[in-house]
Amino acid sequence: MMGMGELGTNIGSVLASLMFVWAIFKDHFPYRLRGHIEKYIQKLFRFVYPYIEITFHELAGERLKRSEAFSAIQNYLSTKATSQASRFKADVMKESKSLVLTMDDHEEVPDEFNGVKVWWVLNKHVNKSQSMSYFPVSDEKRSFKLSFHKQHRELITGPYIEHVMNEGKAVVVKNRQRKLYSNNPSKNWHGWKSTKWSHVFFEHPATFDTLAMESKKKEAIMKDLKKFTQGKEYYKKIGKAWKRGYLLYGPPGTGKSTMIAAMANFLNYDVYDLELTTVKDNTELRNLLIDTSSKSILVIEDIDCSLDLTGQREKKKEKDEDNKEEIDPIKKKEKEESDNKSSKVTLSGLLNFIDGLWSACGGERIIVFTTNHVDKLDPALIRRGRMDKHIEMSYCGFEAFKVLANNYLDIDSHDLYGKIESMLGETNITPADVAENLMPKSDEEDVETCLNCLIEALEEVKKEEARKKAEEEEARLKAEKEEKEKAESAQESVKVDENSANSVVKENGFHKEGDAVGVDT
Ligand SMILES: Nc1ncnc2c1ncn2[C@@H]1O[C@H](COP(=O)(O)OP(=O)(O)OP(=O)(O)O)[C@@H](O)[C@H]1O
Ligand SMILES: [Mg+2]
Repeated sequence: MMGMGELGTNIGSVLASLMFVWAIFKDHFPYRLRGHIEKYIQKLFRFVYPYIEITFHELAGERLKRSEAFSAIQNYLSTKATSQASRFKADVMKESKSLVLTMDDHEEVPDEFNGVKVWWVLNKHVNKSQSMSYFPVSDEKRSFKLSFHKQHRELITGPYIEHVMNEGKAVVVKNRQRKLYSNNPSKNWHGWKSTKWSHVFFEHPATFDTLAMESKKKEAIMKDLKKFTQGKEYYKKIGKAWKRGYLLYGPPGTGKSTMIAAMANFLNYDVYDLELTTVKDNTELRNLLIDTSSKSILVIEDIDCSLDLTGQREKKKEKDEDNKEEIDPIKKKEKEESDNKSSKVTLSGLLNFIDGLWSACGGERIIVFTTNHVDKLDPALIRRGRMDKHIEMSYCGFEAFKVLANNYLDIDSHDLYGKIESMLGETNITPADVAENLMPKSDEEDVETCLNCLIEALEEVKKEEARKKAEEEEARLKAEKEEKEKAESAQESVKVDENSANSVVKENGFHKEGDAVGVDT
């Protein structure tokens, strides 16, 4: 089939000849007639060339910023160009992991939408003249030209362009290098090129496949996340902000941080790691949260250690101490200084932003809180709606062990599995400890050595647990004994008191009797 380029060339050469002839003879025509003739030439042009062309320039706006539409089209066409074009430009993305091919300059790429054919060409225009300008101006001006038959104007300018933009943006999300952001202290927020968040590329290798956890629980979490990402319309329908909160709780080393990395990799989201202790007040917190993008996970680790988040109880205790310190002026000053340095972020501030602010700035955000002590948190903070899903990260069970053994030793089964299973049932060992024992420490260590190493560690943990239990039992018995002794000695003293009281009564009685005797006598 004839390409748009060929067709254009043929029609173009006919029209060019026509224009050439007209340019030679136009001066011989009276001025009034010239206007009429030009109008008819235009009509003829439109008749002979029934195509519409739309140009999308790369640099647009007053400051010549790169146009979003241009980038979206470029990304959209990168998926088409691979199968349609014959000349490409190559670019390496994601640290040499994937090659992205884009169409070369002046290459034509056809596309089809609802059975309608369109053609894209990337044009490049080099500007010869140099100018001095405050804003950097590129000498090279690139633009995409979209051509299609005029009878499809509605379809192409409406749904097709929208489709190109959406697909283009999706390609960006897929190809982008994800980032791990951490908040900067606010004293660095001002000045040239300052940012509230600094980032590094997010390269954590954890995935749900490598996460040691019961498979049922793991699947439920993955389904939950998937449902969330597909829920744009649903959240709109029920009138809720498109966000979801997760609370991960469990002892240290049970994989809370690993789970967050697996979530980010699963969803292809950026991660914002919010260190609350460096946030001075609620205003700063709001500014930080506004500055996050959608398709991201906001992480607040160890929430129980993050200052005043647990609510009013801590404050009350502090106040009692304050009263004592007010008497000592040196202590008072020290306290004021440390108060200024420390964060004044409050529980209510955080909750307000999560509930309100994000509802306003729209979508697709996940917030994950982690804690080692779920019982320390204020129930208001972790109620459903704020922390929608509570996930307990527990000690290593046999199923979790099998995942780790597969990760670290590439095995599915072994003779020692039976023993390990029964030992795991009796002890509390974290996945982090299991992982450390399963990891070969030298080339000489084979599977059996590593499994035996784990068994030894389990025996050690078991002994330690037994020792602790015995200690606790001993302490309990001691406390009981002390309690009993106390009670006995209390009883004893009551008895002594009673006896001495009796003897006083007796003595008094005797005197009375004596008195009586005396009276009698
Ligand atoms: N469930 C798990 N699956 C796979 N690896 C795990 C798991 N739990 C722990 N690990 C391993 O142990 C290391 C420590 O785990 P991680 O940092 O995720 O624990 P954590 O629960 O966040 O601990 P903390 O409460 O101290 O922050 C990880 O680097 C990982 O290699
Ligand atoms: Mg952690």
